[in-house]
Amino acid sequence: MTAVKLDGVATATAVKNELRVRVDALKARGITPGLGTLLVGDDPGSRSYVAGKHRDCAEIGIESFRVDLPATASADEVRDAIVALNENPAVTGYIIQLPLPAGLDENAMLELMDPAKDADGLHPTNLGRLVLGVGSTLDSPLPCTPAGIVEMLERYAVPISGKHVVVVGRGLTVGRPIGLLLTRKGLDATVTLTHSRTTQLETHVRQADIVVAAVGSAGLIRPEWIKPGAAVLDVGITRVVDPETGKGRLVGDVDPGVAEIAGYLSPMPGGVGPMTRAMLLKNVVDAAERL
Ligand SMILES: Nc1nc2c(c(=O)[nH]1)N[C@@H](CN(C=O)c1ccc(C(=O)N[C@@H](CCC(=O)O)C(=O)O)cc1)CN2
Repeated sequence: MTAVKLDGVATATAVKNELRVRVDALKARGITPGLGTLLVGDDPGSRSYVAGKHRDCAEIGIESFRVDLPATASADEVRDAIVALNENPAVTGYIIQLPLPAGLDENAMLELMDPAKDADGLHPTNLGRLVLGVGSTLDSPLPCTPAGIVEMLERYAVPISGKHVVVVGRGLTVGRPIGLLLTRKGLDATVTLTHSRTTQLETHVRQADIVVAAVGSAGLIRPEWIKPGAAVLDVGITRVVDPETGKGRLVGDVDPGVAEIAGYLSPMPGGVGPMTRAMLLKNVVDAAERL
């Protein structure tokens, strides 16, 4: 691999070490940050991400509270769980693990959250602040994956200002918010947002100084599409089953050959995923510091 590896595990560890100090200072003031998670259904990926979030909290001294509902939960039952999290004083911030099972309206559920307790930055008020450019990690939370991407690029001193970022994927947690973040004053990137109906995707990606691939289409981003020296961040996750062994494994959106062309590569696994988890902890600590 010629590209410099953007190591999400090591960077997340550094972030967590810094947060542990802030958690201790909060506790000395009598404030214990507490993260709540609401998981509906039994999607194995979501279960594993939620379990990881509780492990991360324990690692740095944040309390955590788990609410699990069956996939058959009605909209009223989910609504009641959200109201209870809003009202629980020990829960200083919480998340609704996405996606919700089909039939539940994600946007309606996100809107029921107390925006001051939204640890994911996905409540319409907090997304609105991101649009207005007034939201920051100090006054309102940022969505965790975009924040993690920026944090990692900055810590590796990858230039962002004036650079052309091509985002592939328009989902709520990554593709839509990341352009708003990267085009802010101070970061000053130029962002092209592409998606599954974009024609000539390759032509866009070829122009990118930074590529953020967040589609969930295994190996979509080909080595020959990459401008030599570009930074490539693989956010997509697809589970594939090896036909010979029958074993499942996770693959990203970026073909492994990209490592020979790119200047920087954030791999999947081990790149943006661990940073997403670290930024959730940061949002929880930021919110507790605002209490
Ligand atoms: N409410 C939210 N829901 C979802 C979010 C989110 O930010 N908020 N993002 C994703 C899932 N997610 C966190 O919730 C998440 C995904 C992947 C990883 C991760 O560490 N991935 C590993 C690889 C996967 C594995 O080993 O199992 C990696 O990249 O190294 C963390 C968090 C959608 N839902």
